[in-house]
Amino acid sequence: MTKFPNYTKTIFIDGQWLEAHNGNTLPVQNPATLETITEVSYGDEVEAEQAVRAASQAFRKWSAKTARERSQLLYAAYEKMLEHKEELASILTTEQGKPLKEARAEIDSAASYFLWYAEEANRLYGEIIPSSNKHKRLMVIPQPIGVVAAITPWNFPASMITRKLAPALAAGCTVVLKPAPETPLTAYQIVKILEEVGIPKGVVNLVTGDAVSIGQCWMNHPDVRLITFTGSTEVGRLLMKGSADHVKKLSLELGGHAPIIVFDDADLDLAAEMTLASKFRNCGQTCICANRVYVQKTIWDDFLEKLTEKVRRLSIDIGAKETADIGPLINEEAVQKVQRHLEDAVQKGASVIYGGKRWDGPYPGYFFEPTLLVNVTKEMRVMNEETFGPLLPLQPFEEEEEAIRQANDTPYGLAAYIFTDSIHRAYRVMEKLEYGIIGINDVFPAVAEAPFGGVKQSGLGKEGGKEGIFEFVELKYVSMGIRSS
Ligand SMILES: NC(=O)c1ccc[n+]([C@@H]2O[C@H](COP(=O)([O-])OP(=O)(O)OC[C@H]3O[C@@H](n4cnc5c(N)ncnc54)[C@H](O)[C@@H]3O)[C@@H](O)[C@H]2O)c1
Ligand SMILES: O=C[C@H](O)CS(=O)(=O)O
Repeated sequence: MTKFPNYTKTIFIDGQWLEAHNGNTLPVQNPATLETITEVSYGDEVEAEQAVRAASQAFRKWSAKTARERSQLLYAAYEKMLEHKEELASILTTEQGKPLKEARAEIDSAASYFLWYAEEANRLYGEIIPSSNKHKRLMVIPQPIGVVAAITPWNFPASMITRKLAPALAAGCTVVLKPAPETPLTAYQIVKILEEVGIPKGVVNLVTGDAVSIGQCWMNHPDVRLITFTGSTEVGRLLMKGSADHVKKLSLELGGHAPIIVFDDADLDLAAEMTLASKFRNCGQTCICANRVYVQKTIWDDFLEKLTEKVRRLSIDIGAKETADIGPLINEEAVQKVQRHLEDAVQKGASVIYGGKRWDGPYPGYFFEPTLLVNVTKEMRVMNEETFGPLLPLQPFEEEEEAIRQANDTPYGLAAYIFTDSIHRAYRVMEKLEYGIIGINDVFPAVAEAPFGGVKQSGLGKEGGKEGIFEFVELKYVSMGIRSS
C-alpha cells in the first residue's frame, strides 16, 4: 500500500494550504484493507465563506486574462497530470478501491478534460446577428459567469473534478471545490498540480470538510453564481431547492439506471463482453453502468451462457494488484444497499445464477461477488433503484417495442445501450429511448470532446464537448443604435 503522510493541510484558500480553523480532521480509509490511510482537514462554513471571498477577489484578474493565457495553464496541467499518472493512480486506488488499471484510465480521462478545454478556451466565440433594423447592430458576447461552486462524488474522484474545473477555468471563472469525503486525496493532488503550474491565488480553492454546512454556505452566498454538482439525484434535489432563493444557475450530473437491450441480430460475444465491462467497471459504482439487461428471447440462453462464463473469469482482488478486475465497494453502506436489493429481488421471486454474497477473500474490506439475477420483475427494487454495485438483473423480451417501453419506464434518463447489427433497428430504437446518452454497440461514451449529461431526473446541462463550457458562461446580448450619417 502507498504510504501517506498526514495530509493535515488539505484546505487551499487564496493560494495557502490550511488546516481547519477548528482543528478538526477526518480519517480516509482504504476500502479494501479498512486501514486508515491518513487524516485530512475537515472544514465547514467558515472555510467555505473564506474560499468564496478569495474566489470573488481573484475573479476580475482571472477573467481579464486572455484565452491564450488560460489555455496555456490548462495545457500545463494536462501535461503535469500525465507526468504524475502512476502516483495519482496509486493514490486514487488506495482511497477509492478501483483496480489500478481503471485508475490509470481515469487519470488519462481526467487529464483529457484539461487538454480539451485548453483548446476550447480559444474557441469561446460570440456572434454578430444580421439586424432587421438598419439603425441597429446586434451582437452576443460570452462572459464568464463568475464564482463557481463545484461539489463532486467519490466514484471518479479525478475525472469528475477536472470535468468541472477545466471548462470553468477556460471560461474565466474562479472555483470553490468540495470533493467527496471518501476521496479527498485525489482532489488535493489535482489542486497541487494546478498550484505547481502557476494558477493564480484565489482562482481555485479547495475545501475538504462538512458537506451540509459547506453546501449551505455556497447555496446562500450571493457571490456564488453557479453550483455544478455531480452526485446522487437525492442530493441534486436538495441543491436545487437550496439554490432557489438566489435563483442560482445549476449544472447537475445525477443518478442513472441504464438499460442494456440485446437484440437477436447483435454480435453476442461483443454484447456479452461489453455488458460485463459496463456493469463491473468500478465494481458497478458508475453512473452510466448497466443497471438492467433486456435480452431478446430467441438468444436468451446463448447470451446468458456467454455472459456467465465471462463473469466467472473476473478476478476479485485488492485494487493495487495488477491482475484485479474488481475491487471493493466504497463503504459498508454500499454493501448493505447491494444486499438489500438482492434480498428484495429473491424474496419477490428472482434467482441468483452467479455470485450472491460478500467475497470470502483475504482482505477485510467491502468486497462483494459479481452477481447475476434472472426471473426478475418490475416490482423489484433492483429494477427501479440505482444499486451502485456489482448486481445485474437480466430479463427476456419478445418484441422491439416491448424492450423500448421497459427501457424508458424509469424516472432516470442518463445512459442507455443497444446491441444490434442492424443500422435500421439501431436508428429506430435510439430515437425512441428517453436518455441523454445512447451507446450503440458501445458502453464507453464518456470522452472529453462529447457532451455528457442526463435528462429527466438524471440531471441538467452537459459536461464535455463544445457545449460543456457554456454551463460556465453568460451570453450577453448587445443592441447598438447606429447613426446612419
Ligand atoms: N451523472 C454523472 O455524471 C454522475 C457521475 C458520477 C456519479 N454520479 C452519481 O453520484 C452518486 C454516487 O456518488 P456519491 O455517493 O458521492 O453521491 P452523493 O450525492 O452522496 O455525494 C456527492 C457529493 O455531494 C456531497 N453532498 C452530500 N450531501 C450534501 C448536501 N446536503 N449538501 C451539499 N453537498 C452534499 C458529498 O459530500 C459529495 O461531495 C450516484 O448516484 C451516481 O449515479 C453521477
Ligand atoms: O460515474 C459516472 C462517470 O461519469 C462515469 S464515466 O467516467 O463518465 O464513464
